[in-house]
Amino acid sequence: MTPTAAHARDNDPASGSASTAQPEVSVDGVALTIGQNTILRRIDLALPPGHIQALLGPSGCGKTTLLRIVAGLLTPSEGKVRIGGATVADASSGAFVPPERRGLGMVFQDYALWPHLSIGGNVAFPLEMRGVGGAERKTRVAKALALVGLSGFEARSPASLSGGQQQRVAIARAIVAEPRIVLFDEPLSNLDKELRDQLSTELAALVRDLGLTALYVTHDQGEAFAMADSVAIMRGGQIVQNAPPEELVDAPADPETAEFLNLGPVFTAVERDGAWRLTDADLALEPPSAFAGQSGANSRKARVLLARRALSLTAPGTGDCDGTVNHSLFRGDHHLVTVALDRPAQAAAAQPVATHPVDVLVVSERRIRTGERVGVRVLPDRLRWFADA
Ligand SMILES: Nc1ncnc2c1ncn2[C@@H]1O[C@H](COP(=O)(O)OP(=O)(O)OP(=O)(O)O)[C@@H](O)[C@H]1O
Repeated sequence: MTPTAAHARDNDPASGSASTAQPEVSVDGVALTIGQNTILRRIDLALPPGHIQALLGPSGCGKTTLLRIVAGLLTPSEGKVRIGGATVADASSGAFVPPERRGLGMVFQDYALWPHLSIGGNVAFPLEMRGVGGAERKTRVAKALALVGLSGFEARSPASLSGGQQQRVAIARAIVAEPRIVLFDEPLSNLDKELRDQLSTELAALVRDLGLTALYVTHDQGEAFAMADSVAIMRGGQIVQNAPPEELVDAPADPETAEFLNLGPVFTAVERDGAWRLTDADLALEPPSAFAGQSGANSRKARVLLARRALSLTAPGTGDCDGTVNHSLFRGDHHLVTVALDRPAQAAAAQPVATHPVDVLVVSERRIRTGERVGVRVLPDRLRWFADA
C-alpha cells in the first residue's frame, strides 16, 4: 500500500459536530447481557482523533462484541457510545444511529467481498450507497485501489485474487468513502504469517497517513503491538488494562496479563525477617520501596514477574542465583535459555525433588548446552511486583 495525502473528511451526520478536543469515539459504561450471559461489563474507552486502539484478548473475551456495538451491529444493554461527539447509542434513552449513518469503514476477517461484483464494483459500493455520481466514483475507486497497491484491478473478479489481495480490496472499500473511523475485526488472521507482518506494517502506515481513527480487534499480540497506539487487554468481558505497548511490557496490571503477554513466569515471594525471597528458589529479591510500603502487617506474600528483560546470564557463583540449563532454543538472533533455579538450601535438604521448579527464561548470545551450570543476574528495577490478593 502506498499512502499519499490525508483524505478530506465526509460531512457525516453522525460526526458533524466533532471538534478536535473531543474523542472521535467514546464508549462509556457499556455492558451487554444476552439472556443469562453477561458478555461485556462496564467498558470505557476514549479514542482521540487519529488514534489506533487495539482490542487484544483470548477467544471469547468480548472483543468482536465491543466492536460490533461501536459499529451499530449490536445495541448495548447499558451505557453510551459517541462518535465525533454525537451519541450513536444510549441504552438509557434508547437512542440509536444505524451503522450506515455512523460514518465508519469496516474490515472483517473473511474479507466479505461480493463474489458477483468486480473489484471496482465492490470498492464503489459505499459510494453508490451515498449517491456519488459515476465519474467521481471512478476516480475515487481508482484512488482507493492505488492506496492499497492494486491500481488497475477494477475489472478483476474477487475469485481471481489471492487472500492478501482480497483483503487489500476490503481495505480499499473501507476507506473509499473517506470515513473518519475504521473498524477492523481480525483483518489479517486468515493470512499466513509473512503476509500478515507485511500487511500490518502497510496498514498501520495507511491508517496514520489518512489520519484515521481505528479500532482494531486481534488476538495476535505482535500485530497489536506493531500497529496500535494503545492496546486494551480484555478478559472475561472487561478491559483489564489499556496502555501503550511499551507500558504494558513495563508494567502489566496483574499476573494474568503478564502471563498472557508472555513476558515471563510469575512466582510467589515471601518476606521473612525483612528479606524477600522466592518460595521455591534460592533467590533474594529487593522489592521497590513503594511496594514494600503497601504491604500490610499480615501481608507477607507477593507475586513477582521474572521477565526476560530483567534477567541475564553470568558465571556460576557471580549472579543472584545459580541454576541448571534445561534447554536452549535458537531464535534466529539469540538463544532463549530455560534455567531451573536452585532451590533454597533447607527446602532442597528436606525435599530433594523440586515440586515447584522455578524455570526462568533468559536471553543468551551463545548456545548453552543442557545441564550446564550458570549464574542468573536480576535487574531489580525491571522486576514487576504484584501484591498478593
Ligand atoms: N448473540 C450471542 N448470544 C449469546 N452469546 C454470545 C452472542 N454473541 C457472542 N456471545 C458470546 O460472547 C462472548 C464473547 O464473544 P466475542 O465474539 O465478542 O469474543 P471474541 O473475543 O471476539 O472472540 P474471538 O476472538 O473468538 O472472535 C463469547 O463467549 C460468545 O460465545
